[in-house]
Amino acid sequence: MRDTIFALSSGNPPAGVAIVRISGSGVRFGLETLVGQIPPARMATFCDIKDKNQLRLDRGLVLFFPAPHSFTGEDVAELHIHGSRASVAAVLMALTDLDGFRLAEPGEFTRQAFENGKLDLTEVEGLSDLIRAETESQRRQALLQADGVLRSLYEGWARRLTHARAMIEAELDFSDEDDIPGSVSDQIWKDMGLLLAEIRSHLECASAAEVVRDGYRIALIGPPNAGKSSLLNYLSKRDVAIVSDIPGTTRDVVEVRLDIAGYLVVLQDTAGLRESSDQIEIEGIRRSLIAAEDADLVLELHEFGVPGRVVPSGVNERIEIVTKVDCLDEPFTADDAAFGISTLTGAGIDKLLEAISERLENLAPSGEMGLPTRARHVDLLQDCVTAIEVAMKSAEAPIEVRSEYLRHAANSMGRITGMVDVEDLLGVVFSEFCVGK
Ligand SMILES: Nc1nc2c(ncn2[C@@H]2O[C@H](COP(=O)(O)OP(=O)(O)OP(=O)(O)O)[C@@H](O)[C@H]2O)c(=O)[nH]1
Ligand SMILES: [K+]
Ligand SMILES: [Mg+2]
Repeated sequence: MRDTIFALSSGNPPAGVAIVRISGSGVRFGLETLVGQIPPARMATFCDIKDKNQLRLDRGLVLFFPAPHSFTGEDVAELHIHGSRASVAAVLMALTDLDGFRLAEPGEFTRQAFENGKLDLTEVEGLSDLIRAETESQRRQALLQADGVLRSLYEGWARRLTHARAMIEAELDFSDEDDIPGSVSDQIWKDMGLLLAEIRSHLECASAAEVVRDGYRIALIGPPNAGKSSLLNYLSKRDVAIVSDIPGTTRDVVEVRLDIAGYLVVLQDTAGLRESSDQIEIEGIRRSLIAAEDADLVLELHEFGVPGRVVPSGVNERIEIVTKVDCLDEPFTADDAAFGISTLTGAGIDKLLEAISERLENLAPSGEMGLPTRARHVDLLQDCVTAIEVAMKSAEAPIEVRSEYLRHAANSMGRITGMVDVEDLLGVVFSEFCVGK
């Protein structure tokens, strides 16, 4: 018999309420022992919670979700207790004392749900992203995926591939008879052509989805004393990086995570670019250049009249910014550069943030579309595209061979949702979870 698992599923104590979740075939026994009854299904019931020696530990709401109508698909119970360290520890200890009960591994409840067919792998990943979501765009994207938007898209595509193979094989079986019209075959390859176009346009959105999930990288680049660290501190509203009037203050890349317009932005402050003979500064500058290359957007900062050293080619987008405009005798005008800012007075920073927000909002297609959010999805979709392309191009090949390519394509699709052969992937997918989920 499998172990019955339990864990604190709510956040770290102390808190107003803590939720201890239990899942597995021992749940009824556990409830009888700890609360002296099995509460009616899905009805919050106020109970005393006792250990197996009838010592009262706490009182709280108890919920029972009989299998299979539960998150994991097993019998599940939730104990809503007081959220103190001591209450939680006492209840967890009482559960440990029950035969066949043990603390859940990270992600183990979700793994039971996957194994019982409650969730597919993309929904599992969506749930993991939802639990970690820091910004509105991450929450929206993760919720769509947890709700099964990608699952139904990929399952629909897999069904079309399977249908095409079934038609091809039917044609094969009846190939000596005259009554199989050639148009069936035409129809199949026409649909495969449409499918290919759909998967390709879905893949085009992958980088937008990745930016939403992992953050939009902005690097602050420019000569020493341009005011890069001052801008980082201003935008993060914290004293993160050292600011001084000594050129060459920043050596390491300093990174902060910001929420701009509901998007996660990873903002990087870097060492000022200049010729140097100092080994540490040279290394810092090397890191600045790497940050510039890896960034989605580079902010090129320089004081008025000081040329901003040009960022190396290969950088996607850049915005030139004149800093310390409070020091100018004449008011800064748009003719001088697109943006003029002062971290002393705050001038121009709203306008800069607006420009960044606009770029972020243009990233992702609007609407309730599911996007491929992980390299795993992209790799398998690309395998699928290649297999369909080969099947379509091999018009001269025996029909069995073409059908085999389509089987390969359907297989790749099935690996995304976890319908086929994914034992090797499970460790990776579930390792993202915390205990209690
Ligand atoms: N008046 C004025 N001074 C500023 C402004 N921004 C930065 N400074 C000053 O300029 C000097 C350099 O600022 P930093 O933020 O350290 O410049 P940096 O680009 O990070 O310099 P390095 O790390 O050495 O490359 C400091 O003395 C800041 O106080 C501004 O908007 N107005
Ligand atoms: K400085
Ligand atoms: Mg600095």
